Amino acid sequence: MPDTYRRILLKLSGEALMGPMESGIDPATLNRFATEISDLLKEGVQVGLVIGGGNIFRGAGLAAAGMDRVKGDQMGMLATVMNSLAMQDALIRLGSPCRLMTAFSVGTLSEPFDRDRAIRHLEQGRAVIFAGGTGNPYFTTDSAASLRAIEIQADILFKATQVDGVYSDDPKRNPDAERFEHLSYDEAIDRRLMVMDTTALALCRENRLPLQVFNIHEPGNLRRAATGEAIGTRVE
Ligand SMILES: Nc1ncnc2c1ncn2[C@@H]1O[C@H](COP(=O)(O)OP(=O)(O)OP(=O)(O)O)[C@@H](O)[C@H]1O
Ligand SMILES: O=c1ccn([C@@H]2O[C@H](COP(=O)(O)O)[C@@H](O)[C@H]2O)c(=O)[nH]1
Repeated sequence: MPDTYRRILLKLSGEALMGPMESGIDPATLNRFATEISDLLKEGVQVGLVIGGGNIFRGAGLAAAGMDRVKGDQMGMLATVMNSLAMQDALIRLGSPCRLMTAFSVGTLSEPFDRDRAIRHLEQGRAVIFAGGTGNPYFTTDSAASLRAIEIQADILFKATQVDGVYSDDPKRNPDAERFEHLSYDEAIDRRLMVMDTTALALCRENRLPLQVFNIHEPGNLRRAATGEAIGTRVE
């Protein structure tokens, strides 16, 4: 493996875990993603992970259906813990040590988030999954991913998503949308491209954290990105 990135933060879409299903976690899809992550770890790349919760609950969706927004967001944050437990299990079964750290206490299920301990785990070759988002409502796991990436001094934030990168419009709704190969943070924010929320992008911009957005459903893409291939869209 070329010595491109020493430490990465991978934000994995919760929805991507559904695979062909309507919701929840597809075991084959989970296992494929875990295998790609495990292969990177075995090659010496330090991997921090944040997993979304959109395959289970999103606070905004629950609020639209009449629920209190804060309670809905709390359910969303718990959904990220469930996805993270599934990924931790899949990684451990593949022989890759993995620690789960949460932004709030879930008793004996995880370690409380501690930046210094997280870095120590990464240096020992363990994957670290940062679950529970930021621990606060009205945020998303994109913001949590930017925040944790900055805290652990990751070289880059990878947003592994459902589409090939950042487009001029939502490619799932607009077939004429065009993909950008390169964008500045300002362009991504000003054009409201919706691939990451503004808070997350602003954090990346203020801390000069490069971001690469690519399709996780394409096998091998994680390794390609980790070896510096220009796949998807780079925002910096
Ligand atoms: N300009 C755009 N460029 C690319 N994708 C866009 C754009 N606008 C909207 N999208 C949509 O953003 C979605 C991002 O998906 P993803 O599942 O990664 O979202 P998420 O909210 O970060 O994760 P989760 O599924 O965990 O909630 C894509 O499915 C895509 O259809
Ligand atoms: O810091 C955070 C992170 C997440 N949430 C809630 O969880 C869901 C799932 O996260 P996604 O990023 O949408 O996958 C999110 O919709 C929020 O409801 C949160 O409140 N705070």
